[in-house]
Amino acid sequence: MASILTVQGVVKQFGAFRALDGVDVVVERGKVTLIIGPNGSGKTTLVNVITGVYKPEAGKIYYAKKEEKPIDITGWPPHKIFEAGIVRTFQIPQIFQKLTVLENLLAVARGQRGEGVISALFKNWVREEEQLAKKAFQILKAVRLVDKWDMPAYLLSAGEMKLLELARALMAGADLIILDEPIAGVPIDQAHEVFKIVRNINQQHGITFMVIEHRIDIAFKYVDYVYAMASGRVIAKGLPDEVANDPKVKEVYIGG
Ligand SMILES: Nc1ncnc2c1ncn2[C@@H]1O[C@H](COP(=O)(O)OP(=O)(O)OP(=O)(O)O)[C@@H](O)[C@H]1O
Repeated sequence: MASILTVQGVVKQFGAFRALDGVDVVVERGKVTLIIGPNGSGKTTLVNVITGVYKPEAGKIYYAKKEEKPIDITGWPPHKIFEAGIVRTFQIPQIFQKLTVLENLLAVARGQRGEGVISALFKNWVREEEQLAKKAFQILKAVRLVDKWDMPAYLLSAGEMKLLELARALMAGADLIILDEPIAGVPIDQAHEVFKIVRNINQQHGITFMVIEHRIDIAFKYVDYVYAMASGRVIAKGLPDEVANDPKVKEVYIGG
């Protein structure tokens, strides 16, 4: 199986403090890869380095779009990484609260095609708009939000807001979606629902996922591979069962 993302020896410092201290992670195409680790272990910093928010002091990041050869994206600016197909979601959903669910999706698509006053004058604008709406409805079906298409986003539940963020990533044409704590603050039933939807989208649409999550009791049931981090390093990797039983992982989670 080919990798879609390869993080090699990445170091990220904040002053003298090493938040990432030589991190190696491989995300396989078509899989769901989970990154776990206690607070402050460097998970979000890793996402920020991958998505271009921070430049690493050392190491490389390679990304292989679709079936293309891997390219070095180290230090690329965030918009270029987004355009290349790596799209992230946030711990606190970054959605437009006052817009409806559908408008939230259309806003992503419009932003992408660089709409301006001029483009609105073209004849094919209406047709294009219809196609975008069709695509948006298909995505809303996939994330099970289609019944709420005209609801303002602020009325959604915590789990639904996470799903709307996921829908926006799909609307943006993501190839690799990075979910930062997709079930933080989500009640248990909905949390399972979020992961089931992620799994469906992964299997039916071939989207690759890298997921950061603390609630490992739930997340482990739905992922293919796990990396465990502590103090800016990868301390274990493997299948969910292997990582769950790794003594180093037990040590950092429950003190042995
Ligand atoms: N911009 C920054 N400036 C200084 N230190 C930072 C910065 N961002 C993160 N850190 C530090 O780097 C370390 C790793 O933080 P990070 O947010 O990546 O951890 P995390 O594993 O995502 O934690 P959590 O699970 O709580 O989100 C922490 O000690 C944090 O305080």
